[in-house]
Amino acid sequence: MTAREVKVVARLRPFISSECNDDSVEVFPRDGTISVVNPRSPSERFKFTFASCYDQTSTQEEIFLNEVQPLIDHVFEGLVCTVFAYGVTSSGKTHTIQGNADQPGIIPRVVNALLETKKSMDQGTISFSLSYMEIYREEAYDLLVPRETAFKLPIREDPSGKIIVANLTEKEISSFQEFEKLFSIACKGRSTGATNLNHASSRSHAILCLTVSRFDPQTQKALVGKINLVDLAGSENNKLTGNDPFRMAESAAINKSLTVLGQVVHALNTTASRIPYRDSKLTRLLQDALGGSAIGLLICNLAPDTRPLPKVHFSAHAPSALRFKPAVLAFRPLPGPSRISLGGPSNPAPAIASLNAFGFNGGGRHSLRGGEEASELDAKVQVQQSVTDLDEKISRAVQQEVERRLAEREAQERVRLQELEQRELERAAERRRQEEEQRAILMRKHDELNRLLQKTLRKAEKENQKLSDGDEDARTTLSPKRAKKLATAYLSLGRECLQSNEPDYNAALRLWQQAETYIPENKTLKKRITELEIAIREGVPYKISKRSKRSERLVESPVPNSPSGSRDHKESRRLRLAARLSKAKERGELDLSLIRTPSPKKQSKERDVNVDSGGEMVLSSESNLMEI
Ligand SMILES: Nc1ncnc2c1ncn2[C@@H]1O[C@H](COP(=O)(O)OP(=O)(O)OP(=O)(O)O)[C@@H](O)[C@H]1O
Repeated sequence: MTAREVKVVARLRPFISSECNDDSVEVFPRDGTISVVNPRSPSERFKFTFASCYDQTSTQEEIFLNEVQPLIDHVFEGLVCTVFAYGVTSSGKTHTIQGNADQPGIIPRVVNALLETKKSMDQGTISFSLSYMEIYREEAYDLLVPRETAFKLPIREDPSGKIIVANLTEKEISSFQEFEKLFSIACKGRSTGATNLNHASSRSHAILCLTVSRFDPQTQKALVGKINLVDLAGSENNKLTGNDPFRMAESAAINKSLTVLGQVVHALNTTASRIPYRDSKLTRLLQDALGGSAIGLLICNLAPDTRPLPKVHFSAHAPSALRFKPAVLAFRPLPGPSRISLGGPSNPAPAIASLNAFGFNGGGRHSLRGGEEASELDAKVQVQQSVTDLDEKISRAVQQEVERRLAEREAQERVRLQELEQRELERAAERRRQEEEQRAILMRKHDELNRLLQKTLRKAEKENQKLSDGDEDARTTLSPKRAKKLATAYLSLGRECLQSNEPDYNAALRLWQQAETYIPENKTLKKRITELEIAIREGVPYKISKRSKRSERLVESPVPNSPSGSRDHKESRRLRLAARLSKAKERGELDLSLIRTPSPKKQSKERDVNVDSGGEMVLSSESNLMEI
């Protein structure tokens, strides 16, 4: 086999129930040809030539030993080998690549062969790893992670220009049991994922990659070989796609990737100057496995009947079916070539479609055997050409329809988004309008309160003035309630002056000084006034603290030392203390010096209780601070 060539072989699967047993497809393994009835003219037949052909009696073992086993040595030499299973749905791709418990296919046989080969070589220098992914609608998904976390994997180009799937899981395997466990879970996930994601396993390409890393002690070189085993999506005729745009898009993606694969294989086998790897994700990803020193094998699976099987789309193999029997995998001598027996007429269109995809022209003119000419030319090339043309036309029409519907959907989506945006703008405008309204109401209330405050203040001032005219100490004779009201009003106005957009420190200072005349002993106010004076003098900003709840409470507390402030409370306290004092005196326990000069420690606690010169108890005003 020369490098770059992709070997193409054909395998016809046996009839299965519900198919008519006919001779519409005939296989001639000796001369490597397949003869197919022209669906439009049953008396005519097309002939195709392959590197090898396998009839309905062929076994899994035969396919493996003849076609795949020779690749194993190349993998250990550090080469990349790829086996593709191609064909319409139900043509036997999965059977060939994967197989089942009784008839294990290429995948378990390759794993077994790798492990067997390792046993015969230096143990410590070889390791195997496995990755398994699915390409669905031109997107890659990891099959070795749970389906819930199997998101689209980014496909990137590394600095050397090689296409890689980022974050693809790669697991080491050292025994067949380990592989079987991983593979079984992956297949189960693929089948569940197929149902959940509404796509069938037969509508995606599954690529299992086994990497062999080896250190060759003789050459002192590390070798990395690979074998990709690919179960391609079914190459259905577009006519079966129906009217569902999703299915049409899916079908278009499959068609595109398979057409490009066909073109790549054809270009490689005719040593064309341009190989269209970049035209699909599948061929881009497998670029290093097609061409160059890589070795490719394409198994064209053929169904003997034209009518599609009544197969449920989402029927990936059940995991239980993937318990490969070790005995079945054991190497056995290859049986001799078998004879073919087909019978009964049928429509062979799927078989022809499969063969056409790889550049076959009736009579094997473009044989994939390195340009070898077929011995026999089929007279009905024209008919086949028209089938090909028809398929191409349908494919183009489907593509156009898909594009039209996607564009339509996009346009609808754009309109929907515009409407949403418009609604959002309207909502925002309404919110702004309501906020404005609310602000206007608050401003009105604020102005109203301000007016009331000013009015109260003016009235109080007048009253105060009247009192002052008659008596210099009139202010101190104000009722505590009135004094508190006035002080609060001045404080609020002062605060307003400080908090306005253009703070007026001098006005605020004047107002606070006014307030002080009503609460002369309020230390906090004194402190604030001093701070404000410093700020004015130094020309620095003055930051006013927020009024705390406690301060509000304090503002509401009785004004200190006012003649009538909380008289009842003071009186009852005085009486209680006098009673306690006289009792203590009676008992001879009273030490008046303790009361008059409390210890420094206790001073702060007891400072609000004093005894006047007449032995009377009075409350100090110091604790009743009004906060500003
Ligand atoms: N060589 C064969 N011998 C016996 N049975 C076969 C053979 N090839 C295929 N079959 C059977 O035919 C049926 C369809 O095969 P299979 O599922 O492998 O087709 P497929 O091409 O992979 O389909 P899909 O594209 O839907 O995945 C299965 O029941 C399978 O067991």
